[in-house]
Amino acid sequence: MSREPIIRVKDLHYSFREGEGMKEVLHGVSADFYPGEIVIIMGPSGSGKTTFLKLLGGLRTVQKGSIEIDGQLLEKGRKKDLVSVRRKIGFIFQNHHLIASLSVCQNVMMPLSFNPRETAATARPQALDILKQVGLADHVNKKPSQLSGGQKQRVAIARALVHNPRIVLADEPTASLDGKTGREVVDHIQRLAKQSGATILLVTHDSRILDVADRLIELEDGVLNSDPPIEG
Ligand SMILES: Nc1ncnc2c1ncn2[C@@H]1O[C@H](COP(=O)(O)OP(=O)(O)OP(=O)(O)O)[C@@H](O)[C@H]1O
Repeated sequence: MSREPIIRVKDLHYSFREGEGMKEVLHGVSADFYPGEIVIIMGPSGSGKTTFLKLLGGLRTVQKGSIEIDGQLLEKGRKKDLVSVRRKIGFIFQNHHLIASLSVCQNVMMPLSFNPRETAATARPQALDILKQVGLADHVNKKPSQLSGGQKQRVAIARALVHNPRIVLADEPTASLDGKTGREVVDHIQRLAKQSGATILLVTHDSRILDVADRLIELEDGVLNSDPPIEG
């Protein structure tokens, strides 16, 4: 594993407006994440895990401290940089955000459509290939509403990984799934990410999937505690 971090976070603070004032939820988080590693971020509800992932993905603006992704600083007001950083990232969220009016295959083609070098003719075979890898070859023309929860989550994984992102940010990807389906979903994320060498940051409360992690970190009250021991 390369020792040059792909994500560097330094003294990151973040506050939400609350009534007349501000409530700080991240109190100076610093961490480095390396190419190819799977890191699980745990922590009590409300400790700031989702806020942290959204900041890393450029979905919230850095207020204080810094985030550097692949050598590029995420800064306020630099929209062009944000767009290029987001292209390096795949997002997997708990409620998958699939587009209901599009087919499974069209949903997975979406991230490729932002690349001017891709056309429908080049994107479709890539989408079909990754859908096959997550076991959905027979469902490519269906609408998301025709799929089970686990199948929808596998579509979300395929969509997050189809453009070979350097980084995958996954927020509770197994939360709405039963134990067996959750396990399968995580195994897919792990296998596809290891094939491509992507860095995975995965927020979860699900203790059954901790073994996929190369490293566990804990956010507690907006502060990061690194590397608690893996139990069991
Ligand atoms: N849009 C918002 N406006 C105001 N406060 C918010 C907003 N989003 C989150 N918060 C607050 O920030 C804190 C951190 O929230 P966050 O969702 O990051 O926590 P979390 O660790 O992901 O929680 P959970 O495990 O329950 O998903 C919480 O106190 C939450 O109420």
